[in-house]
Amino acid sequence: MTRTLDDHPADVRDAVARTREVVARLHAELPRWGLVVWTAGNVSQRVLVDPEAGPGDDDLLVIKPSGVTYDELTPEAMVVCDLDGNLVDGTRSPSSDTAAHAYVYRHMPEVGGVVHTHSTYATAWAARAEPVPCVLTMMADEFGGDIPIGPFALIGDDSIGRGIVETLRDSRSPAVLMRNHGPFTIGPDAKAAVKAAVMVEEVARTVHISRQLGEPLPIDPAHIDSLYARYQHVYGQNQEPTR
Ligand SMILES: O=C(CO)[C@@H](O)[C@@H](O)COP(=O)(O)O
Repeated sequence: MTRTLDDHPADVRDAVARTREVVARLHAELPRWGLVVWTAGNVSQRVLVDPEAGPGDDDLLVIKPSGVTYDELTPEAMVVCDLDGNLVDGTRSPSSDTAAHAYVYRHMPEVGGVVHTHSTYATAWAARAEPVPCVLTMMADEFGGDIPIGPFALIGDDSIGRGIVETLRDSRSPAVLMRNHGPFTIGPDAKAAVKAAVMVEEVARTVHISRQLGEPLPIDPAHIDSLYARYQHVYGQNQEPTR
């Protein structure tokens, strides 16, 4: 029996309201960074129903309604689903990729945000099913290596989600290029997944351009490890400012 939002306690309802604000605001980042045309992209975030227990199969997700243009995506327009993809709250049908997002949340508890786009350069690499080689320090920073290719999968059931999980479960990359389809990205929250979507498009474009000039040079795997460790743990505000 699918529960409605009213069946959840006030703290969960409050968390859903906050997540609706976050996910609505992050959808605006997709056209802002040139990652989508029309409605061809979506963002979701997990809502913990028992924060003390941590992520679980009873969690919820907030995602956009299917086929609605980004200028109409207000917090109230966001749709709430359980991790089986059942509608919990909302007036419109959830994104057509909801099953994929939900599968990732069920099988990767560390994931709090999922993004899907058809951004041009990343999708061009997906069409050729070639991993983007780690030839930029920016790739080592964000992806920890090559950006992997996931299997061809039709939309509408768990196939895409299964392909994402099988590809990313043992990878440092927060992005997978699903063959003939396009990028899916993950993160501890939706903002991190949106960042990965921005970065995967940027490096896919740069490596493509480099390839037009010649063969890009590889980076020593030990250097990739060192760059990844620094960026993930020191970069930005993770360090004491020197005085
Ligand atoms: O690729 C597809 C459809 O084939 C979807 O990812 C894309 O159109 C976005 O769909 P939604 O508007 O989120 O249902």
